[in-house]
Amino acid sequence: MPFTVTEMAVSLWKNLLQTTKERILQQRRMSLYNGAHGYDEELLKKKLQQFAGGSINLSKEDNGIGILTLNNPKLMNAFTGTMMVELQERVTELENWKDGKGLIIYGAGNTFCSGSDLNAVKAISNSQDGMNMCMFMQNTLTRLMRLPLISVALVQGKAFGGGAELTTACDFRLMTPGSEIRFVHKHMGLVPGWGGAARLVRIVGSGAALQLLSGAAGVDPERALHLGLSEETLSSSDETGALEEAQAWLSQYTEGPATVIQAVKKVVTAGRELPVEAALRTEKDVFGTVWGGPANLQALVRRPKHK
Ligand SMILES: CCCC(=O)SCCNC(=O)CCNC(=O)[C@H](O)C(C)(C)COP(=O)(O)OP(=O)(O)OC[C@H]1O[C@@H](n2cnc3c(N)ncnc32)[C@H](O)[C@@H]1OP(=O)(O)O
Repeated sequence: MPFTVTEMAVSLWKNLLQTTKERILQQRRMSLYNGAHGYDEELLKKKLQQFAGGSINLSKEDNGIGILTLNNPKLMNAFTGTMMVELQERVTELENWKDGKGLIIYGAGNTFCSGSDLNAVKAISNSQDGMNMCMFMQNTLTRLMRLPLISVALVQGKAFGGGAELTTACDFRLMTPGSEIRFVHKHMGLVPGWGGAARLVRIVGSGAALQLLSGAAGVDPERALHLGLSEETLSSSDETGALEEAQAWLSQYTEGPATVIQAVKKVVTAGRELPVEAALRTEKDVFGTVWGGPANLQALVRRPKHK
């Protein structure tokens, strides 16, 4: 039986959607580093597995908000080797979450994260391991930043070193009273290596980034708000209350169908990262995934007035 015009249009639209989705997914997964950069991921992962402890837990809620917990409270949620590997696994899981809209990252025991586990850092202090760890974390945090989910770092307690860098891989930061973000790298004889400097410059500008990295001073919620590093200071400092507040804050932006919220994040990511022509082309591709899609057709039937 011949196809009707509507069936052909639907089939064309589905094909276009599939191809565009695959291309966008492929772009997102593209690693910054590979063998040509002297990067050997499998070798590094084996090494990281030797530094065990803690975990990275992900709970995917029915409202489309994922909660990622940094769980190593004995060491102020410092990243052990196995936690670095687990973070990469959770990011892969989130890349494949079709119903996802938002993500909150927070630390167990009412503190965010104190950076790399200094015990592991000491054991892999040779330059090859250090460079591999740096490339591994940059790959993972770049993919985290590019997730089609609106992400929030809920900063309670301390976000130090790599923990401060992790907050910059999220779209937004919310801080609880008394919390602190601090790029302590200078005092460790280091600079950020998880992509934190590049992202910080884009968030607060080069002057403020230079001050935060060279001064290595703590940033409290008031200063963070002033710098544009934090979006809001929450009123609760207890874990449950802060998490509820962060969820309520985020849900203002995740209301609506996942396809549309994910499309919004994708066009913003393109605008943030790409030269304008490439960003415009991506915007066109993403537009094609929602134009004539279910949410668009339903809205056309409803003809809502935006008063
Ligand atoms: C490219 C990435 C670069 C990096 O991330 S390098 C790491 C940068 N981070 C740091 O230097 C943080 C060092 N830690 C601190 O300054 C303090 O522990 C911190 C976070 C201010 C918390 O202070 P307090 O609240 O007084 O707690 P505390 O010092 O008694 O810590 C409790 C236990 O946790 C441990 N801990 C904290 N941060 C750690 C880390 N990054 N690696 C390994 N262990 C860490 C700390 O040693 C202590 O353990 P213990 O009770 O002495 O056995």
